[in-house]
Amino acid sequence: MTKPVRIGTRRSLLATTQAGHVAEMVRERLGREAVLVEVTTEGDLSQASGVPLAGSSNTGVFVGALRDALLRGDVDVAVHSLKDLPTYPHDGIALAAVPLREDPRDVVVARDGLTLGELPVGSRVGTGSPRRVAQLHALGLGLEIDGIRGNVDTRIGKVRSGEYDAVVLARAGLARIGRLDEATEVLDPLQMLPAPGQGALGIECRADDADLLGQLALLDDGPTHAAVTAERAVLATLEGGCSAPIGALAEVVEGEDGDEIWVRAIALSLDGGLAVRMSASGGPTDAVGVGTRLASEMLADGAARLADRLEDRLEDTDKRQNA
Ligand SMILES: NCc1[nH]cc(CCC(=O)O)c1CC(=O)O
Repeated sequence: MTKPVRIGTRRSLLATTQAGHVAEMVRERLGREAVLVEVTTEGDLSQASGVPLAGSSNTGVFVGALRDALLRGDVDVAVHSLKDLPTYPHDGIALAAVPLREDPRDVVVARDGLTLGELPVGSRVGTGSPRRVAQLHALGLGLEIDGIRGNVDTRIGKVRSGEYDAVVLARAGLARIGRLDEATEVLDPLQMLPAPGQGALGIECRADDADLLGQLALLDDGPTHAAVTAERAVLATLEGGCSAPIGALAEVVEGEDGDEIWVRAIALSLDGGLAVRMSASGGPTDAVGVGTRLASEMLADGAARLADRLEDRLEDTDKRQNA
């Protein structure tokens, strides 16, 4: 008998559900037993204490403790929401598989079944994500956007209690915990491009665990892996040249001469007043190249100056207000 695969996960309902899904795939496709091992992360502790966590989606606060457990040998596999994984590689750790992803779009959960467009001017919308804040402002609906903390359940509860008129969440998160019926609108990517990797899982193992690496490859979905690779290449390149909020979405589609990868991306000022939006396509085997070229073009076309230009605008506003 081989030993069960120990799958490391954060403790939240969403995380354990996602890890449970991976355990199921390990049993079915690898024919091996799997057990979940809960690991407390810095991000969870901070969330519980209510201390604000700046830039939590990109700095990997939810990721570190899981990777430490992996490197210590406490677990064999770590399951992450791919959008929470930093773009740079981690020594000794390999991204072994990216399974078929859920619908990557964002959803609105609003009071009284409302859509964003139906919310009255001045409605209070909760989101802590700069990407969502900026794109919500860019819609020009006069919504008041306020930071919000806590897990998916807590956020929905704040709409129920009337503290917020609406919140914006990843559709995938709601779907995974069986709460999709709470969504009152699915946002079109034309209005709200998701975070790079949104809706996908990243399955990591130790880079020197060759047997497991080979087995986990059975859980990989090629088109999803190519799409998130392109999205993360966009993010990695834009991060190098600007600190603006970023959205990106890629898809592998059947073209006339075989598969093609399509990528669209946006970088915007936090106030949503300025945006650089572009798309690119190419071969799915060149996902990194397509994403990198797209982001370089965006930087050359003004994404690199978004932060400066935002400061100029704020200065102009001050002058107007003082006049
Ligand atoms: N930011 C936290 C986070 N990380 C992954 C998900 C949901 C699942 C996913 O996007 O893959 C969420 C919640 C949300 O953004 O609503």
